[in-house]
Amino acid sequence: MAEQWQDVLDHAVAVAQKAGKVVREALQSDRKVSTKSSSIDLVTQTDQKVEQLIIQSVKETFPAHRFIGEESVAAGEPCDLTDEPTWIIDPIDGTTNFFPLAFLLIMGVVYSCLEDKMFVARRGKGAFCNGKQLRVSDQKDIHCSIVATEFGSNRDGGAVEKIFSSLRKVVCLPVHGVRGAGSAAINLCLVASGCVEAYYEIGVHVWDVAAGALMVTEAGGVLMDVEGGALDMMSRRILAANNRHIAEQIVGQIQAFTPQRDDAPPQQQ
Ligand SMILES: O=P(O)(O)O[C@H]1[C@H](O)[C@@H](O)[C@H](O)[C@@H](O)[C@@H]1O
Ligand SMILES: [Mg+2]
Ligand SMILES: [Mg+2]
Repeated sequence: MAEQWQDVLDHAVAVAQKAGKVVREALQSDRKVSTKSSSIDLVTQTDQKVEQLIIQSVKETFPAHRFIGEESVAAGEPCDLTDEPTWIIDPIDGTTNFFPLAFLLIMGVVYSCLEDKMFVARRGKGAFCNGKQLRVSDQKDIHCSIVATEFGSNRDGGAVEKIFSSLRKVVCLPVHGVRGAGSAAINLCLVASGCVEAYYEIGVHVWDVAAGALMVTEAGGVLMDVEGGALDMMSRRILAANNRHIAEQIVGQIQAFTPQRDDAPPQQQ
């Protein structure tokens, strides 16, 4: 008998490849950019087209499955994570070339379509890039560590102050360097691959991080809230690191704030 969920993972990888082709083609033509929550929260027709392509394809094969998709939520669909089999989809994450999918947080797929790198993780079975097993860095010294982060799309003055202040404190620990791939999913894959020791961000959404978070734990890393408690996928805050020691030193530098949760009820007009 085929292993449980293997058909779902195979489908996720196949649809990621199909979507990657659409994204690569669109890079030559699609320049129609619209805004969502703010002037720097952008969406293109390709984001919407790719999300629909994935949802249609999954529905045909697994009609009972549910979805949390970035563009569907932006269009008013609920962001409810229940015990039903649920696909969490970010059709394009970051600079128009990354593509994360998570299924009920037991498997994750991130396809970096320009590099043709397919990252796949399954709970309890490891994380892989193009078939090669991933392992986090074994660095234990924060001063020799590289930390990834992003500014995100929040331009509220108080939040920006805290983001800069946290970054200044992290830089001055000192750490060896700071990076940002422009994609939460890829930053998490960089932690899982051992290319950076840690990644933190406040303001991300569940679809930005669900797939990459599994990549990190399956590669031997840790996840927590930016204030050190347990990670809450809907809280829009994440810290991932190669080990707890590195994570806790970063926690000590972060000035946290609390964005509106992904699962908050819709705001009254
Ligand atoms: O909106 P996309 O490009 O799917 O996701 C990105 C967020 O918008 C941005 O705020 C965040 O910094 C980035 O990490 C994330 O991938
Ligand atoms: Mg995203
Ligand atoms: Mg996106």
